[in-house]
Amino acid sequence: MESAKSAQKAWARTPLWKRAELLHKAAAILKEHKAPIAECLVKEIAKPAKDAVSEVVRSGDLVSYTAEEGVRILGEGKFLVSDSFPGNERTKYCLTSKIPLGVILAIPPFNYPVNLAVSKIAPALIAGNSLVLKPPTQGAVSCLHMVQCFHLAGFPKGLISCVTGKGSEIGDFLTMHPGVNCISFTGGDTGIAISKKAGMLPLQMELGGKDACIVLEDADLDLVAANIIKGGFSYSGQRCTAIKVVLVMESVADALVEKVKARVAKLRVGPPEDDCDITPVVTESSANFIEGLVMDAKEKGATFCQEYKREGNLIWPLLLDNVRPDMRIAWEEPFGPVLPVIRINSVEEGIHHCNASNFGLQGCVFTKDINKAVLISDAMETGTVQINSAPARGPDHFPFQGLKDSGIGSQGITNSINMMTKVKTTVINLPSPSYTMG
Ligand SMILES: NC(=O)C1=CN([C@@H]2O[C@H](COP(=O)(O)OP(=O)(O)OC[C@H]3O[C@@H](n4cnc5c(N)ncnc54)[C@H](OP(=O)(O)O)[C@@H]3O)[C@@H](O)[C@H]2O)C=CC1
Ligand SMILES: O=C(O)[C@H](O)COP(=O)(O)O
Repeated sequence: MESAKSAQKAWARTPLWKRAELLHKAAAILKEHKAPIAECLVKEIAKPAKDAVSEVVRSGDLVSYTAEEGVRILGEGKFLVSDSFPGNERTKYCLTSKIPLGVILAIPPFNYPVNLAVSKIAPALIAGNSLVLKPPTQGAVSCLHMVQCFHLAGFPKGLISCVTGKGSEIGDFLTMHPGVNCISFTGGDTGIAISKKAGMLPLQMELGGKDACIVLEDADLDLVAANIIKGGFSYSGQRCTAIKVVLVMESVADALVEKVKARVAKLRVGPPEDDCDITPVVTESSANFIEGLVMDAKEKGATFCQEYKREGNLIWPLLLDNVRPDMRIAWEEPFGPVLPVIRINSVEEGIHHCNASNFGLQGCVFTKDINKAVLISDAMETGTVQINSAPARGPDHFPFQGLKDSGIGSQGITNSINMMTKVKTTVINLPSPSYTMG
């Protein structure tokens, strides 16, 4: 914490173009090291091999984009004159600029240990902050490799520290440390507890989701089925933006379920090294939790479209039809390859289910009627609604935010840079009014 504090003072005096130059260098090194870092992701968190490489490449691109965006938005300030406010002459010139917050504590989750770490590191650095990164325990080795790329790029010593350790053991020390000036956290309910303990700090919280997929009668069902597979089952459903409940109009439900079933049958289940679609979930306790949701749905009469199968942490993809609101899986996020389908008789019923959730991350709606889609988007209480595509955070420069228990603040490159700065004002007071004559 102390080295982060002193390194930040020097870093804030480093010209913006130079900070950007170093970030571009780090981005290039990160991409050069994509193979060993991706290998760590495969081994540590069972991310399918191709997705692991994409995560690293996407992260390099994110760092470069942040450098460019930072140069633009941090290079500009505001100039205000006093006579625009009633009762004032033009005697005051107000200059505003964006200044760093200080030490940023960055805590990413296991599912994108590299990408969700750099989405905090790069904006923090371009804005002149220093970083203490607490990587997820599963994903820590990948994070350390990634941080090494920043060190190889030549960032000053102490500016980026990676502190490994279990969140349950070192979390409180870090989040309640007086040297921290901002916390950027992505993860589960832990974020809610951190928000309560953190005190008067700027917080960026990206938490869980129960993203709903509303399917109307006129939707292109092949498109919907393809998106349900991608949105519900990629990385075995371990994405905050995964489709976590399908709300389909009864009249097209049979047809949609058949189409999704056919595609589920084609998913390859097995080790991440073989680039299988469905790989073991991250921990045994996670697998047990998922199983608990499945058993609850079974007891309460859900229709199993496939046989439930589990070997250790590997859970076969499962579509549960005829799920009802009294089942846990209707509301809780499995963070695994199990997807509930609720049949609805009106659009309002779908919107009601979506809005009754304590989460409000993303959602999606499938229809050919763009006017209806916009009305539904406006009615859904979520940070983002995707029309005719599955929920997704990317591209990484898009704003990304959750309502209700899904978060505080907004991410995305531009929003993160702004969030990791504060406004500083200098007012020049003139002895007598001065009007620019042109
Ligand atoms: N909205 C979003 O963008 C995203 C949300 N999520 C959500 O995250 C959850 C799954 O991810 P998961 O990694 O298990 O989430 P967790 O909340 O368990 O962990 C997230 C991070 O917090 C750390 N942590 C744990 N306890 C503490 C503590 N007391 N103080 C400080 N840090 C702590 C973890 O470290 P350690 O690993 O050592 O426990 C990890 O680095 C799901 O609910 C999912 O929806 C996930 C990704 C993105
Ligand atoms: O952590 C997550 O799950 C992400 O923020 C989702 O990112 P993605 O939509 O790009 O997979």
